[in-house]
Amino acid sequence: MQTSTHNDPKILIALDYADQASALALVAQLDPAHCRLKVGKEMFTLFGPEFVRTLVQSGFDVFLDLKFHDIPNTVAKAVAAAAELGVWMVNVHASGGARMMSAARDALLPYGDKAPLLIAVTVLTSMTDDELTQIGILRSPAEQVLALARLTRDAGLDGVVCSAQEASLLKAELGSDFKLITPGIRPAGSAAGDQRRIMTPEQALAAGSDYLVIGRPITQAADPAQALAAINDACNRSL
Ligand SMILES: O=C(O)c1cc(=O)[nH]c(=O)n1[C@@H]1O[C@H](COP(=O)(O)O)[C@@H](O)[C@H]1O
Repeated sequence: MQTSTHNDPKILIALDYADQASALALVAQLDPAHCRLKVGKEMFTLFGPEFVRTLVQSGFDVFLDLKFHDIPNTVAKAVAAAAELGVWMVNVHASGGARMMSAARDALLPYGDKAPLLIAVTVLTSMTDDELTQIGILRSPAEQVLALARLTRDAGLDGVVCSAQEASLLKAELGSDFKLITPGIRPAGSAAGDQRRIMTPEQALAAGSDYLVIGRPITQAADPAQALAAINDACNRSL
């Protein structure tokens, strides 16, 4: 039974496919009551806004994951364009700074309660301590995530993308209303791939994640619908 996730599905499936037919074949097996869909840079670059509209018209909440990072004016316009598509969530990079994030937030004001949730990426879940050092960030990943999450909250955004490993710290520091979206989720026994700071779905929810971004453990499974159902069941048991 997938009961407690019906009204607010926790799983955001990352549709990272190189062809539309494969993505739509997966979507045809899914129910908007049990999951939401994430469209990222690969599919948006290949298939554009029309693909996003198709998913929205099929009744799915869509997280448009384009991680905007540019000058404030450009990001504000991009975020407004995402709102026009009717997406449920859109994101920017927190490292674009407070002024960029405030401009994005202000661009959504005309959409009122139809505005997508506006989220900022903190430190990518694929990054290690050494990689942060290489780009001049001498703080630990957790310290950097917390600093960027504070900046995001102060700019009036709805939440952040972070690793579930940082979720309990952020909930304690920033409060329960500030949403945590956590990729890098791996059910026990599934391959980490390029992800580094990972957790299981149950651990992530227990740590305070509001939504779990899951790609390959579902999309590459022999039976993706069954893989989703198993993850939702495990999540429901842990809620
Ligand atoms: O913003 C994201 O969604 C994101 C942020 C991050 O820090 N790490 C991360 O993996 N993602 C996305 O989450 C998805 C994870 O997919 P899998 O690793 O296949 O589960 C990919 O689409 C990534 O682009």
